[in-house]
Amino acid sequence: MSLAAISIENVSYSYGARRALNDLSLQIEAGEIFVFLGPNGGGKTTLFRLLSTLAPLQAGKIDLLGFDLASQRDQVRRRIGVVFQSPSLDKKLTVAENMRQQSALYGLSGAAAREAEDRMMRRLGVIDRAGDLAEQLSGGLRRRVELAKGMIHRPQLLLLDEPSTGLDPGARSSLWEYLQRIRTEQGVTIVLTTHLLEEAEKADRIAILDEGTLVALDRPAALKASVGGDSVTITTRGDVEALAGQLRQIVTEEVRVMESAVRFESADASQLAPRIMQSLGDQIESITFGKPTLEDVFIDKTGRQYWREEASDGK
Ligand SMILES: Nc1ncnc2c1ncn2[C@@H]1O[C@H](COP(=O)(O)OP(=O)(O)OP(=O)(O)O)[C@@H](O)[C@H]1O
Repeated sequence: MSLAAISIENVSYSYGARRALNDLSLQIEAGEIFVFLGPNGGGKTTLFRLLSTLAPLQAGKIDLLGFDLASQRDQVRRRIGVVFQSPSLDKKLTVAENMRQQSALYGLSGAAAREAEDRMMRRLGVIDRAGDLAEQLSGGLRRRVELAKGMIHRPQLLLLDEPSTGLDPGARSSLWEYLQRIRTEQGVTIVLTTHLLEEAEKADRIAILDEGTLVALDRPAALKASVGGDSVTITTRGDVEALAGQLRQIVTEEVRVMESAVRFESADASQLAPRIMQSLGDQIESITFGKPTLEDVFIDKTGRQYWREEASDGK
């Protein structure tokens, strides 16, 4: 058995004529917290459905924990925990009853069941709410109970689809604390999907998916370092294309027109600023310098803005 917790080789997936995943290959190491990041439609949910054995493989090969996903589905299912995007708690049951349902599903009963339920409720910090109805909990606490449920059979691999959806920033950061605790205390490999850039920052490694294609794969810091230099964003009340044209006369870097701004990356942005202001000051509404972010990485790899018209959550 290799060290990789997940090995994905040349995986493609289509819905009729629509290609959702395009020849994806990558490996996720045991013990990693790994994030699949991408804008809506990137292919994250499709990949999640494949990894969690909900959708059959159409092309390519996936090994999970050393088992072949296509031919050893039952072995895989016993060893993974899955937390879906849509809430999975029975709101009319207490936290403890929800846990009991889950342990029964995995064939646990008696003292062994109680021990497993208590252990996970304690680990996820919800033991003091065991007697409360699920509907009485905040969104963040419910998500933690879902995590506790997903871990009850001691999986080696935990898959989470957009776990932060609907959580406020405080609950998000506490969720991450618990994920890190589970990884450290139980050595679990954690794989999650998100469209939130600031959430992906917390991962050990990130795979960026855009329109079903892997456009980048590395540690967050390495991805940002790959952009090179500072990013400069200039907005104008006038014509953004005209501004870009004039800017290209001044800088040698590649100037990109985003929806309502002009952007480029430069190793010596601070030197360029006075020249830009001198030549184009009357057209500039704002000029922003920043260290590269994951958003810059996405723009760099795809030439497109990360947040498009439906952009909302987390921004
Ligand atoms: N059941 C389906 N039938 C047809 N096309 C689908 C179906 N599910 C997804 N798609 C298409 O496949 C592509 C990838 O979708 P997917 O849901 O995997 O992306 P995603 O990154 O999870 O996006 P989102 O965050 O919006 O769910 C999109 O173009 C989407 O429209």
